[in-house]
Amino acid sequence: MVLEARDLACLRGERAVFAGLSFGLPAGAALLLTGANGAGKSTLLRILAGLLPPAEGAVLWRGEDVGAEPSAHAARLRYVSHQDALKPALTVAENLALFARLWGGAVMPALEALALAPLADLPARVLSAGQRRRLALARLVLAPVPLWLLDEPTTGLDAASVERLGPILADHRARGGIVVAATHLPLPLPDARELRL
Ligand SMILES: Nc1ncnc2c1ncn2[C@@H]1O[C@H](COP(=O)(O)OP(=O)(O)OP(=O)(O)O)[C@@H](O)[C@H]1O
Repeated sequence: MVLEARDLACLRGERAVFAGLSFGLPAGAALLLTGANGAGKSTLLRILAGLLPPAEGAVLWRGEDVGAEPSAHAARLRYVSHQDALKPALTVAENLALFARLWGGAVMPALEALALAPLADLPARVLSAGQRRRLALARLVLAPVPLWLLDEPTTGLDAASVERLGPILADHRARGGIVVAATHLPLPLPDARELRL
C-alpha cells in the first residue's frame, strides 16, 4: 500500500468523531469519503494531510508514519479545502503564478485545463463561486505530486466543469497518483472505493 490509515481515531472536544478507522490505497487508487454532515470527512482529510494529529493510530506513506517527517509529507500532497484561499487583488493568472513559483509548473496549461484562460487577467475578487473553485482546482494541474486530498471539489461547479475534472483526475491516477475526496455529489472517479463515515 502507498497510503495507509491505521486504526485512526479522532476526538473533537470530548466527542469521538470516528475511531478504529483503517484503509489502504495502492498507487492509482481513489477513495470517496461520504456520510452525513459532521460525520468527519473534512476532519479525516486534515488528518491525512498531516494538519491535525489523530487521537490514536497513524497515517503511513509507503510504510512510514507521516508524522515523522511532516515537511516531506506536505511536499507530496495537494490539499484543496473548503477555502479557496485566493488573493483577491491579484489576477487569476497571478494567483496561479504564486503557486507555480512554489511548486513549479506552467500557469497557462493549468488555466486552460479548467477553462480559465479567458478570465486570466481578471482580479480574483470578481470571480463567481464556481470560477473561484476552478481556480483552486487549477493548482492541481501545475506540478505533479502523488497525493490529492479534495474537500467537496465540485461544489459550485457547472456540469461542463465537473466533466473537465474527469480527465484531470484520470491523468493523475494513470501516473500512479492517489485521490481521496470528500463529497456529497457524484464525482468523475470511476472505480473509486467508498468509505462511508
Ligand atoms: N475545530 C473544531 N473544534 C471542535 N469540533 C470540531 C472542530 N472542527 C470540526 N468539529 C466537529 O467535528 C465533527 C466533524 O466535522 P467535519 O467538518 O469533519 O464533518 P464533515 O463530515 O466534513 O461534514 P460536512 O458534510 O458538513 O462537510 C463535527 O461534529 C464538527 O462540529
